[in-house]
Amino acid sequence: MAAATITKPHVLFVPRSAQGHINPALAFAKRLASEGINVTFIITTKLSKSAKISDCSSITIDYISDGSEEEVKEPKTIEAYYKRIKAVFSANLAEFIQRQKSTGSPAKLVIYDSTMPWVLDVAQEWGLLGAPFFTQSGAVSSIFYHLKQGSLKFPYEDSTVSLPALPTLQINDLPSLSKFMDSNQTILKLLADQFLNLDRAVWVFINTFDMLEKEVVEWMASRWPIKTVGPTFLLQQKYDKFSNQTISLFELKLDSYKEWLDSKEAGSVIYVSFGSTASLGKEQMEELAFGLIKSNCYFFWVVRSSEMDKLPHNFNSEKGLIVEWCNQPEVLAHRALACFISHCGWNSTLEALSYGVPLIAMAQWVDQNTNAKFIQDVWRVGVAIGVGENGIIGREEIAMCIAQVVGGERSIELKRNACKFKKLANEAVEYGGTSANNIQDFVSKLMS
Ligand SMILES: O=c1ccn([C@@H]2O[C@H](COP(=O)(O)OP(=O)(O)O[C@H]3O[C@H](CO)[C@@H](O)[C@H](O)[C@H]3O)[C@@H](O)[C@H]2O)c(=O)[nH]1
Repeated sequence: MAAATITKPHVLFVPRSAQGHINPALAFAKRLASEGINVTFIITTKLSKSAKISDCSSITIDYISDGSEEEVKEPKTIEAYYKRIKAVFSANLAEFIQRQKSTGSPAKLVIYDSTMPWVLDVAQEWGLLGAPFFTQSGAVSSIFYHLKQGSLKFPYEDSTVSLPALPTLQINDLPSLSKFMDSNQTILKLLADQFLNLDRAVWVFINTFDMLEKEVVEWMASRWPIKTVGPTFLLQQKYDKFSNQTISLFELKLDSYKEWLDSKEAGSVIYVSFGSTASLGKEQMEELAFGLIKSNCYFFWVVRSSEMDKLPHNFNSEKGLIVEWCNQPEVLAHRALACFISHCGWNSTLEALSYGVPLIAMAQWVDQNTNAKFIQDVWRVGVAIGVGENGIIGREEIAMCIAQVVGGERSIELKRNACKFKKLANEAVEYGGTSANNIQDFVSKLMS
């Protein structure tokens, strides 16, 4: 008797075109591929022209246009811009799905970035299942739900806010949105609409782990088919050490930074990075530069090429190393690290926690304020030095915070807590851990 052919299920991944969204989605996609799932990872045609793609052999990368690569006149408003992207991408995705149906391996499920809920409509229209992937924390996700429901209003009205399964939050702890607000509140709608059609999603994936956000995850799980799968970058590392930047919008110049780090004593270097999009003002960059010098510590600072001209004129410090981009997980894992001055993007936050590195939070916008609140007051793994949208944080304050976190009175407690979360994050993705189990459960349902 001929052996039955087992058809591998096929999953399409549709991430948002930004480094902070691609990284966790790609790690998740590669993890599914390692379970025998056929994965196609879709990026936009525009992104495919600038991104450096490497080490993605376990999955298929494909391209769909969202119209942004064409030299057409840019839409006048931010609302018109998003509308155009949605219309062009939806039409092209529908075509892509149709084309795929005629192949021997049509997709069964689309996993899409939660900020693109219209992908679920396209998927369902063509008979596919859909599941959003949230790349922000559970706490932040739930805040956007309350904004969607109207149980929390923007502009925020009260000085403190009490929401289910969250600590009491001050206005400054809530996602900061005013910087982006147009008269139609486009960005607010985009973020709140993550909950637009969630009742039709077959699974809801979040890049977090249960022990980090237990209460809010339970609260969400009582409403939606939540599956925590994070930290996804750790999932990937179990298979693929430090190769998580395989679709990179930035050039990784290895320079001699590894050698530089290797030459430093354990726990002696401050790592500074503001992720892939945040941009400090010139004055703030200068204060940070002189704050670092004042701290008298070694520092390793990622300044993207677009930000370089904001450094003080002829800035040079024998204790500092400035690079344009690095392999951040690899740097955070280095024994030389003492702490991380971060904008608190969710990936950076998870990466720091997963390596037990205490944080100095300099949140810039949207979800970062809420992440900073949790870093300082809930997980107690760092100190927050500002959420201000306009205020400048001075060099004295920066140096003072560094002194507190590196060797100061609180440093032992912060390091102890950070190490606790390192253990919990790793346990979550190990065999039998909550994120690992959620993935196994999902994979076996998908295979059945
Ligand atoms: O030199 C560097 C600097 C950063 N990274 C990586 O780039 C990613 C940055 O992500 P994140 O820390 O989340 O920051 P953003 O790029 O700012 O991410 C956007 O997306 C996140 C997820 O939704 C949000 O939490 C942020 O607020 C939003 O700005 C991380 O994986 C880092 O490891 C590098 O590999 N090398």
